[in-house]
Parts: sequence; structure tokens; C-alpha cells
Amino acid sequence: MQQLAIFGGTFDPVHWGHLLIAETALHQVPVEQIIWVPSLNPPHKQAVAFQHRLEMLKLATKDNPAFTVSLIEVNTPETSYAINTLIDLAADYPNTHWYWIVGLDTFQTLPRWHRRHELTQMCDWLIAPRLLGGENIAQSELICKQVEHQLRNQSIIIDWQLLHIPLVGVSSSLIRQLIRERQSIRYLVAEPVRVYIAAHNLYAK
Ligand SMILES: Nc1ncnc2c1ncn2[C@@H]1O[C@H](COP(=O)(O)OP(=O)(O)OP(=O)(O)O)[C@@H](O)[C@H]1O
Ligand SMILES: O=C(O)c1ccc[n+]([C@@H]2O[C@H](COP(=O)([O-])O)[C@@H](O)[C@H]2O)c1
Repeated sequence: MQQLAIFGGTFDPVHWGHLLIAETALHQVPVEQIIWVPSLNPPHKQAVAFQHRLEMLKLATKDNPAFTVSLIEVNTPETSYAINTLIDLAADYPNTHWYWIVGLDTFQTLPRWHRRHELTQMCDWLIAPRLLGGENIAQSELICKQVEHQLRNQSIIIDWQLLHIPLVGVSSSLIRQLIRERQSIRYLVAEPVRVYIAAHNLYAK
């Protein structure tokens, strides 16, 4: 049975934090591919046009043969729920053991995800620690255990592990903010992504 990991996100834009997370997953668990899934219509966010986010994702990931960008959510004209994405991907990749990669902030929302009882049984969870308010990696583990407990109260048992990455303060919102303030984003995103953003004048006021 092959092992694959899904990394879903808005990627508005993709940054070095995302790339570090995917690379770490690739080496920490025996997955052959990371399937990056840009959300067409994220349930909870406004974002620039899908085409721009997709192009930037392709530019950032093209050098790594173990990274694939999936257009699976393009077939979902309504809200992109994770359960639909996983069902559709499982049809394309039968006989697969699945992992789902999330940052700690996103993982905290899992107890409210659409059809979570089914989704949580279909994959294991790889969680990237993230600075949410001054905590350290040990506290990230505690937060994960709290989420696990909340899910158990809903009769949901999940299989999860923390990814061994250093805490990375970079976020897409930080990058958008820096651009609005006309500051440099060099070294926060892959260089072809920085060039693309400048060429298309993205995120400026
Ligand atoms: N620096 C980071 N550390 C850990 N996880 C991260 C980091 N950046 C993004 N993620 C995770 O990657 C996934 C996709 O993130 P997304 O594309 O929304 O980027 P973001 O930086 O969180 O965006 P925004 O700042 O607009 O909320 C989410 O699960 C998010 O938690
Ligand atoms: O399915 C859901 O109910 C759901 C609710 C919130 C987030 N998600 C997924 O979480 C991933 C990260 O989302 P985002 O927009 O925070 O980058 C992305 O793959 C979303 O589809 C999924």
C-alpha cells in the first residue's frame, strides 16, 4: 500500500513555512508524495484569484519531484471541505494510506470540521507546531492533546503526531501585510514567487 500526504491550504501566497512543513513530513513519515491542495473557495477566508495562488504554488514546488500540486478542489464549485477532497483523491489514488498535514491553528478547528467523524477515520494527522501566542513546542503538544480530548468527547479517536520543525513565525498574512507596507518579502517566499507577486502587483493596496 502506498502512503501519501495531503497538504491543503489557501496558500495566499505559499511561503517558506509551508515548504519546510512539507519537506519535514516527507522525511518524518514514510510518504512517497506530498499532494498540495490549494482551496478553490476556502470555507473561512477571502483570497486572491485561484489561478494566481495555483501559479505561485507550482513555482514554489516545481524543484521537488516528491511534491505534486492537485487541482482536485477545482471540481468543487461550492465550499472546499476536506472530506470531499479526501474522498475525491482516494478515488484517484486507490489502495493508499493517507496523512493530512495541518498547522496547529488549523488543527484546533478540527472539532468543528464538516463530516469530521468520517474524515478523521480516513487519515492520520501530521501537525506543524505554530506560534499562536508565545508558546513553545512542548505547549504545542499540550494543545494537540486538548484537541484530541475535545474530539474524544465527540466519540472521535484520531491518530496524530507533531512534525519536528522549528517554530516558524512566517504566515501568508504577514507577507500580504509587508507588501501593503511596501516592505521586502525577499527570503520569506521562494524567489520565483516573489517575482510573480511583483509582476502581477498582488496584495498591494
Ligand atoms: N508558519 C507556519 N507554521 C505552522 N503551520 C503553518 C505555518 N504557515 C501555515 N501553516 C499551516 O499551513 C496550512 C495552510 O496555511 P495557509 O495557506 O492558510 O497559510 P497561513 O500562513 O496560515 O495563511 P494566513 O496568514 O492567511 O492565515 C494551515 O494548516 C496552516 O496552519
Ligand atoms: O472541511 C472543513 O470543514 C475545513 C474547515 C477548515 C479548514 N479546512 C481545511 O484546512 C486546510 C487549511 O485551510 P486554510 O484555509 O486555513 O489554509 C484546507 O485544506 C481546508 O480545506 C477544512
